[in-house]
Amino acid sequence: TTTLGFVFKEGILLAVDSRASMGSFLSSEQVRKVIEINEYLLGTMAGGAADCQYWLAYLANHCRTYELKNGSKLSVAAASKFLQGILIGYKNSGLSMGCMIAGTDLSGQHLYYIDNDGMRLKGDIFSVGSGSTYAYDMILSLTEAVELGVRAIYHATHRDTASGGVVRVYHIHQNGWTKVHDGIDVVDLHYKFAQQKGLVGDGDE
Ligand SMILES: C#CCCCC(=O)N[C@@H](Cc1ccccc1)C(=O)N[C@@H](CC(C)C)B(O)O
Repeated sequence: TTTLGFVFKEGILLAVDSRASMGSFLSSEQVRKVIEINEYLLGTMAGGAADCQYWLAYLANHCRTYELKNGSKLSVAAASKFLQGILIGYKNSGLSMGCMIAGTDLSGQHLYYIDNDGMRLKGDIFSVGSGSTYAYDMILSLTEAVELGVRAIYHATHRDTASGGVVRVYHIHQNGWTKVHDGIDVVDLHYKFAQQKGLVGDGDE
């Protein structure tokens, strides 16, 4: 299984595969690994098919019951906390589950990771399942990652009066770390990006 979830400008994206396997036997290519808990909550499945299916259905039931009793919806945090509580209760009993709970509530969009160890993390990007390392590879190449880092810091320095000067970039990898940029002047970046955006004129934009 490969499941991926990440926060981006317009909200949260979930992407998953559909294979179920048992050793080398492929038991299904049609699995729905994104569970539609309700119209504002989604869950992803990795690990034991039955474990994930059963407990995410149980979570969906809990969410609906809560809504009917209280006339309001569970937050993403609360729904993921409920699932974590179940998995902690069954810790070391053999459940195999690596799930994401993602959705929107009164405080916005949120993404959580929960697993059978009882771990629960809030985050901006998770990839879960046997194929997750390959998914992470695809997220950004080094060049794209550096470019994103530089642009993000430049953007902040352009808006935040307390940020400025030069951009320094480091890449952490298997052999330690490498200094990618020791100081790109944000003013130079401004004109570079302005030119790329086709903003002509005296550059005072
Ligand atoms: C259909 C069917 C049989 C499914 C058996 C079954 O749970 N396979 C598991 C792998 C596994 C896990 C724990 C024990 C044994 C076998 C599987 O395919 N998991 C995928 C996700 C689920 C939701 C489909 B993925 O994580 O690879």
